[in-house]
Amino acid sequence: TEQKNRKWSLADFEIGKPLGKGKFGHVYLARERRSGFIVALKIIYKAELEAAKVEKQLRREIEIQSHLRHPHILRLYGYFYDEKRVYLILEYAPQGELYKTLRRTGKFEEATAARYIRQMTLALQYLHSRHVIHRDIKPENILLGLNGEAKIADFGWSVHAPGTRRQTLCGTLDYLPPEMVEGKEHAWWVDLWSLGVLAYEFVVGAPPFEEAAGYRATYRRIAKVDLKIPDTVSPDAADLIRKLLQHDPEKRLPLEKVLRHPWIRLSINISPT
Ligand SMILES: Clc1cnc2c(Nc3ccc(N4CCOCC4)cc3)nc(-c3cccnc3)cn12
Repeated sequence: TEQKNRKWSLADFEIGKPLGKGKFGHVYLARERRSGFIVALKIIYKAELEAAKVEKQLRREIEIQSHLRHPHILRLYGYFYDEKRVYLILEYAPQGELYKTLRRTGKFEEATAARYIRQMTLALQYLHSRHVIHRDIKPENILLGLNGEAKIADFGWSVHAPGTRRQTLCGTLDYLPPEMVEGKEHAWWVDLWSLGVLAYEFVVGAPPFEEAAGYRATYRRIAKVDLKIPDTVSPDAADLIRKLLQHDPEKRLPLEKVLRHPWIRLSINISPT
């Protein structure tokens, strides 16, 4: 039942096992006492938010994600807070983090990878139709639903288009497109670039511009689009990756064309494992 406007509190929930530790807090399995509805409760310490100066980002994340309804986007049902913590009431993703599956198997079979890319493309189409840019599409931000379907989570970096980044970039550069590492104005096409990086990482097992040498070396490889696709990757997959990892944003394959690409069409026939 849509109780979206009601005032939630911790007393409404029975806290279950910890699901994992996110950037700013822990996620627990929880059951809403009245309905028995299972959710994931993300508990974030305000002190940590203030220290990292990301309160505004969290407010935006809540504002954006709470209004989104899509099978490949993790639902945010509501939130509440007490003097020390903020609590996000999120959809429970029963098969956990896609990132862990990827690291365990090394890389995905191409049909599996294509199915996930198709699901992420559908989610991005929905976001862009709502003028939302995610800006942080990577395996760590994808969770797996009941039938192993991919769901974008963590809207911490999403903005209403067009955006310019005010927060300094932290964490991996690997997924950022040239215009973002160059701090230029960017729009929805940054997600097209990240979709290409995601496709590459799914079929190869590592991101395309990763540099052991570190930050500056990665930056240079991104800016030059220094892309080497191993010949273990099928021609169809390589073709889609090349069409997304274009330095010039206008040359990146639009989402509509991604859905019609031969590599993606391949994935429609294969039923989910
Ligand atoms: Cl938000 C949100 C909604 N659902 C989840 C979830 N679900 C989930 C399901 C199942 C398993 N297990 C499946 C059997 O093997 C053991 C793990 C883990 C997490 N995990 C996280 C999370 C966050 C950070 C680190 N690690 C996991 C956040 N979530």
